[in-house]
Amino acid sequence: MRLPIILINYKVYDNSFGNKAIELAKKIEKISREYSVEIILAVPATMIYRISQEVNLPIYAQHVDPVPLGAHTGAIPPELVKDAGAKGTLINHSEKRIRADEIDDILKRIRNLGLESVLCVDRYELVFPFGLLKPNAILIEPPELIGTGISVSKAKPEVITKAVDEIKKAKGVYLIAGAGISTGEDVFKAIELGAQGIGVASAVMKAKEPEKVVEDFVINALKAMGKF
Ligand SMILES: O=C[C@H](O)COP(=O)(O)O
Repeated sequence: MRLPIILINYKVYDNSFGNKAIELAKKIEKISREYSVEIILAVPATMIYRISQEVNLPIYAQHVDPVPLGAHTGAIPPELVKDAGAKGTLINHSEKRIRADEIDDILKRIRNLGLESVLCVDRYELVFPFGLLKPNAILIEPPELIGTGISVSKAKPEVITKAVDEIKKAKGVYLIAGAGISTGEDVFKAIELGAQGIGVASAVMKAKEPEKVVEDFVINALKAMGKF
């Protein structure tokens, strides 16, 4: 992973699949090249193969099922997303929780497959204990702000600063902040508060011109890190 971490979660909007999803990925790839910034796309499982064939960006799954290979109809365990072309996966997103006792095992399995992991938490108290499980990064998102357009950076800056204090104790795990991030200023603030990147969905996926939003976010992330 390279800093700043910009993670765009496609979720399942009407442009998250099919050709629209690929067109968007290509526009984002252009920005990634232009600014030499890594942009992670967490895409629906059905799109991992197609998008990873079309663009040179780290493609993540949005979730993997913590079940072993075998008789589990409909399940998508980590081996399958790797085979489809994923470089990593989100785990335990607020919209797709897994049980706390499954997290350690699934992270080990993801790591053994050579995949990256971004583990989501909803409060700073979980950052240190989950950080000890050594995901590549923790994404902290107060669930009540997700999709609201009211950013964690502005509405709950203390969530970021406390999470930053906690992640330092875990050592070697990045901290990303998300929920409601809508403007370049939100991105700048999140990084200024100590996050090493941002996670975003609706501000990009619902935008008329998503590439402009992504470019603005990238510029602000670079500025906040003193790289622009
Ligand atoms: O994974 C990303 C988040 O859930 C953020 O969603 P949002 O940007 O729509 O608030």
